[in-house]
Amino acid sequence: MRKKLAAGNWKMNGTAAALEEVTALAGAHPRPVADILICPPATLIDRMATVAKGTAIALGGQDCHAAHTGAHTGDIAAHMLADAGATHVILGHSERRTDHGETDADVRAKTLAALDAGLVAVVCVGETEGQRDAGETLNVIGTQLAGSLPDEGVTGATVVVAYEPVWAIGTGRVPTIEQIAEVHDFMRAELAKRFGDVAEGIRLLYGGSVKPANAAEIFATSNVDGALVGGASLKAVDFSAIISALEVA
Ligand SMILES: O=C[C@H](O)COP(=O)(O)O
Repeated sequence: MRKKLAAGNWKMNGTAAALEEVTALAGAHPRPVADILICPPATLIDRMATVAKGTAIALGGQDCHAAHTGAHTGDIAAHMLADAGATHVILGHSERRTDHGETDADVRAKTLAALDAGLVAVVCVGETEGQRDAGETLNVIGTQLAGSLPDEGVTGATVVVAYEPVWAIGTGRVPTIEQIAEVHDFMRAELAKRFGDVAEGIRLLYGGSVKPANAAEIFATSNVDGALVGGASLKAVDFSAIISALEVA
């Protein structure tokens, strides 16, 4: 039985004042049934770790470099995220793939670095609107999955996969339940082909305009084990409602 996961990706939002949202969220979910993860900007991880200490909230980075150390100005190594208090890291988000030209090979190298540092890798895949319109969705997802995940070290405890259709991110547009189910069932089958029984333990998250109002329906969908939430994770009241929907799904 896979434990549900509500993951919040704060993206490039939040300064010290936002730490009060974590306090409020922890207060609302003292003994959550689902796992709760917040991935703030790197500048907040250390301070958020202090606030989240003793609560059920885990913390993650939003990216890491594939190397352990070196001349990589502006980058952060996976073990540095762990040192700051992170237990997870989001990798291959479409905003990284688009804004920074990250390839599947880059994501795979970063995933290996994350696993090496003891972090859970939340690996993102998703098609653009053009790719969906062209009927390429499953091909794109299959290629991204194959290229972004390493051969070694992938288990239900080390890797989470997030399906985020690019056209649904921050747009208020959400795929139909049938479309979400089709991709999640496909991902489960692809993972099973490659990793065998281990695939059954790998959590698959949906991401893209998840809100309190649509969360319950999405969480009732086949092979959806939780969500990667952007905008609606910034305010405790919204994220809390999504977590509650997940816990009754
Ligand atoms: O990582 C989160 C996703 O990009 C979803 O963002 P959103 O919930 O603001 O659409």
